[in-house]
Amino acid sequence: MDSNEEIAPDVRSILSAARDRGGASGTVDVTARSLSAAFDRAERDGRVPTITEVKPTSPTTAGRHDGDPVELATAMVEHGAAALSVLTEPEHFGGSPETLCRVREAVDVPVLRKDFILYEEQLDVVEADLVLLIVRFLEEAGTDDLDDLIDAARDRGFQVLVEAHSRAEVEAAVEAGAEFVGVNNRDLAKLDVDLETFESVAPAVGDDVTLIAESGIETPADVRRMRAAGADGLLIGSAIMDGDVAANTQALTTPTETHNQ
Ligand SMILES: O=C(O)c1ccccc1NCC(=O)[C@H](O)[C@H](O)COP(=O)(O)O
Repeated sequence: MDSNEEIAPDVRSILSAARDRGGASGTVDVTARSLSAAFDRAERDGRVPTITEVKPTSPTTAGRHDGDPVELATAMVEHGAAALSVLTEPEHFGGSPETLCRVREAVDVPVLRKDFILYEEQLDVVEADLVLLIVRFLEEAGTDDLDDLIDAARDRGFQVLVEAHSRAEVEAAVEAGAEFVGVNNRDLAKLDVDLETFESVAPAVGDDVTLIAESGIETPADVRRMRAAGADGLLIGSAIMDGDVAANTQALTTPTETHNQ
């Protein structure tokens, strides 16, 4: 996203809530489960390395999924998820740190804390195996710097997934030392989703970075498309949460040629 571009009102509201949310007073010390090892295990088993997201709702979701997050997460892992993403943002995504804790206790795969972290003390709200840092949001005035937050997260034992939406943002992520870079197909200025985003950005990324395609992946054909464009892994929320979570996870993590959609 062009940093001068207007951000969608929903996203402004997400940012404003993130600025108001406090942190924690202590400092967490995490023993993280390795995302690289989880992706390797999935590849060896013939599954597409996929982070599936426990996403109760969002600004672009109609209604709310009321299933028990632990049951949903367990079904995802049993049916092929290499790792999980759990929303902890309460106001716009219906998440909570407590939900993440319960899910992480119930599974043995890495769990990403999906939130909009702007300040170091917000890292200490809950333990997770990875935290998400969004380049665009950390370019906003008054937030902590991406580089400093990466260091602070790693000092606490977290792995870090840095999210970008454009070549310039990917370059910023790589320059800051990101090992895991997520390219979000969702444009936070308009909230449109376009899988071409990943296709246009991926060729600029070196092999030393684990590249994850995020958002808008709905069908086995989309999975194959993102993999063909160079995705080492995928992050999928809505298409897993809508309907039968177990069947959706199975279909999207093992997309055989017979899945022609
Ligand atoms: O999902 C939204 O509506 C949304 C709106 C505003 C900012 C961020 C948003 N989503 C964050 C995400 O990164 C997605 O939850 C994640 O990539 C999964 O996307 P999807 O598979 O399309 O549900």
